[in-house]
Amino acid sequence: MASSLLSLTPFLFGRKLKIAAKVSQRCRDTAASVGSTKTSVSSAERRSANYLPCLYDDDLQLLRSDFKGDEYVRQVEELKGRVKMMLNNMEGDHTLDQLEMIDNLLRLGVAYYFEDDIHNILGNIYNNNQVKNDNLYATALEFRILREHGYLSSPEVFDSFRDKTGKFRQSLCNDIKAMLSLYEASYHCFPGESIMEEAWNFTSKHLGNVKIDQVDPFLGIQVSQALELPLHWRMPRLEARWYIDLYERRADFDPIVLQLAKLDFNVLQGLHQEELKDMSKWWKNTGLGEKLSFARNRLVESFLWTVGMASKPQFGSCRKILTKVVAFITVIDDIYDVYGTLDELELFTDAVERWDIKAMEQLPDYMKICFFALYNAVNEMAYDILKDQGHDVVFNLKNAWAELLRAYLLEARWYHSGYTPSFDEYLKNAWISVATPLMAVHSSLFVTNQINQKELAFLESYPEFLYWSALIVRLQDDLGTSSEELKRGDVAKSIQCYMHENRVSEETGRGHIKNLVREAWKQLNVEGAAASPLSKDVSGTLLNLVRGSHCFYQHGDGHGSQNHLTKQHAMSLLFHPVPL
Ligand SMILES: CC(C)=CCC/C(C)=C/COP(=O)(O)OP(=O)(O)O
Ligand SMILES: [Mg+2]
Repeated sequence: MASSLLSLTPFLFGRKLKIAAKVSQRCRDTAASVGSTKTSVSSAERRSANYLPCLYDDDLQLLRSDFKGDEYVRQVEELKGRVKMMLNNMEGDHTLDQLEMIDNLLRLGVAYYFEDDIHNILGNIYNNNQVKNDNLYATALEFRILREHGYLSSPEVFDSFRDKTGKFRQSLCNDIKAMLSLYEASYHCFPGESIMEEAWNFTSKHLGNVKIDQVDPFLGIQVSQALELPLHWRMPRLEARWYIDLYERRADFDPIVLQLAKLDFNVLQGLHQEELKDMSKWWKNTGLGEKLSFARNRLVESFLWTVGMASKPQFGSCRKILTKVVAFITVIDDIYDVYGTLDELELFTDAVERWDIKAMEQLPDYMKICFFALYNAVNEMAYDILKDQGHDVVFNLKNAWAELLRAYLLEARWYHSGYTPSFDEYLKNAWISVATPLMAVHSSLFVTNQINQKELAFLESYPEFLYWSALIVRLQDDLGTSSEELKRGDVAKSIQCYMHENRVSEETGRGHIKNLVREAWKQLNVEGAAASPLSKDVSGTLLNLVRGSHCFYQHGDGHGSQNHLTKQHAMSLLFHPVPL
């Protein structure tokens, strides 16, 4: 594993090309042709993915949150004050109580109000090493929360729970609460930490055998959820909505904390709804949904990604910018993957590289409208930064788009020549074609209203943190979407490239990709803990994008196909308030 992982680093690619013998069977379909094209391709020659239309169009402008106005802001402020007092004034030997409270605040989505208090408390715990080391549950909870906040707690804290051979003691298996705590902690592993790897093997095996209906329901639900997706990989906003319901069912829930979590969720949802309505108007005005009817029309899903990435109130303009970016990515990806001819794709890539409105003349009509919309949107973003901050970022934005389109174009060339790349060759391109670097540049520019030139230059140098984030998004996307893509004859993705190169079954291929995701997370954990020019806001946004990819692609293509799970998530995060 170590050597195959090493070969995945961005700097060590470059295996020789292998040309696949056969052009794969392509599904050709009659798609509605959009306007005339200079290359006069008949509609019968174009492909279609037969995407379903948008699910939400009619409802959006009707959204009205009941949780608006000063009265709710006042109530949230009052509750915040009371929770802050509780957090800071715990009596007696209170380390575990404080850790549990911090855990609850994090999971309920309201920890952002108490960041300074939490850091003070954790700093104190880290320096004084206060948890008693005969309690595995508490030790693992402390380890996890410290690592989540950048404190380098050592796996040696688990030594006293292991026998002479280094194995975790079998007697621990009966303590499900402790096992769950250790399991969640094990996802904060750095590469080479064999104790944490052992912890993961030990707890996943034993938690997998737990008869969920025979344990305390509060614990049983958490075990099932954790085995499906560990806490560290879950999208925080989704976790907050889920945990509010669960927390309320606890015998010892705190009514003030619960009230704050519910009210804050609903107030923030009201804000998100206004942004969504604005974005929906913007999208309708571009006309792209209608004009490019072959492409995915996924404005709500695009917005949902951004709520997953940055849900806090102060990130509203960043959410709007990123929504535009994801909506464009979705349409342009379909032009490259499905609808466009290779000649047209070369022209579109060239037009974006030149960033010249004259370059539009060479494009077929359906591309003209897309290019013009992109050109205007990107220039408007750059204009706002020039106006407000005096920095010219047109080149940075255009360059990030051109990089993405060059990666799309290479995939299209492979597709049109029937070429299956080697696994490494595929990944070398695919971590860029999954658009995470593009999203990262936009996050850096728009997460605050003050450009951080050092951070931007760092991201543009494609650091490891960005690479590992993008790699996971790519692998999750492939795990979720490639079955559908394969059916319609799209270009080979990571699973197929691996199967092709190693002559293995799809099951083995998928298993390999899932292992890589775990290994890449270890790298991401260590990169996240290292000193870096990335601000916490930007690295947090990127980590949440990775978490979003787990959520969107866990059970198939949650972005493209009208997956009922994504609809459920959209309903619970964007449309339905939490009952008070
Ligand atoms: C980075 C973010 C937020 C991406 C949003 C999701 C998206 C537009 C994926 C591209 O679709 P795809 O599954 O068809 O991608 P590809 O064709 O590259 O596999
Ligand atoms: Mg695609």
